[in-house]
Amino acid sequence: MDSSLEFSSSLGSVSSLLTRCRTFKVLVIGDSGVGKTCLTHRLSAGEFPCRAEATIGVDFRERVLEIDGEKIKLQLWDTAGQERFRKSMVQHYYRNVHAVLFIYDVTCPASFIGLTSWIEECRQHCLGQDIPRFLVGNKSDLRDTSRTNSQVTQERATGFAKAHGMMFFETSAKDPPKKCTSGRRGEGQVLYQQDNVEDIVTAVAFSFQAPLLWNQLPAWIRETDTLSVFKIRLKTFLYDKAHSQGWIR
Ligand SMILES: Nc1nc2c(ncn2[C@@H]2O[C@H](COP(=O)(O)OP(=O)(O)OP(=O)(O)O)[C@@H](O)[C@H]2O)c(=O)[nH]1
Repeated sequence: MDSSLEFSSSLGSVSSLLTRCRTFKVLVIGDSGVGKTCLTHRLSAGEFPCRAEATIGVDFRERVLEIDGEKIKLQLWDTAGQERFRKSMVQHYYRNVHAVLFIYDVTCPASFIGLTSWIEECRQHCLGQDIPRFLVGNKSDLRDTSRTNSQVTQERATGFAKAHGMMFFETSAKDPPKKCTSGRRGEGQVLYQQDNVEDIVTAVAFSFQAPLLWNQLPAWIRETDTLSVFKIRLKTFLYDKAHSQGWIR
């Protein structure tokens, strides 16, 4: 009797371990109209909404995914970009945040310049580089390679991301992503990478797998431009570390 009780209670703890789901708050900020609502729809439901209205205060969307057998829930806080719709909520946005997505519109340089004030707002609420931060250039489906002056180039965004310790993605909440698109500029070819929206989800969830490690990672890993390179470098680093500690031979 006792042993069966013991057995069932240990089964219970095993099943609770199996169903354990950690929740992480992901703050999504950026100027009004850059596509935060559409992007969070794509990140959570996988679909681009047919209508998007200005967010008032905040909207919540969730995405549950499984990484290495563990369930992780991303709670996406789609915040209002317009000052008049944010005022009363700002304090709530910044409480217990696990990661921040800074969004700008690649066709709107003003929204890129505006990032500085979003970073400053984070700083004022004590959110620094110790929290995983991601820079996302949205609306890449509208990128016109013949009009680079009126758009935010990937080189510029990459430099900004590196300077602020962020991982950088360029994507489109609207179009099925194309991995690599080319356009002509003068004689040469300009290549730019368009990330998959799913890459962003994976990177955010991945950063929670080793929350302490994120800050301890050397710059050559954290400041990698693309997710695939980031993953390869991270694995190499972890393998070397485990090897040097004698955990693996
Ligand atoms: N072409 C294109 N349009 C987009 C994309 N993402 C959003 N939009 C459009 O941009 C407009 C603004 O999108 P929202 O998602 O409401 O922008 P927001 O940042 O949430 O705006 P606020 O709620 O005011 O802060 C809408 O008309 C969307 O349809 C995209 O990737 N490509």
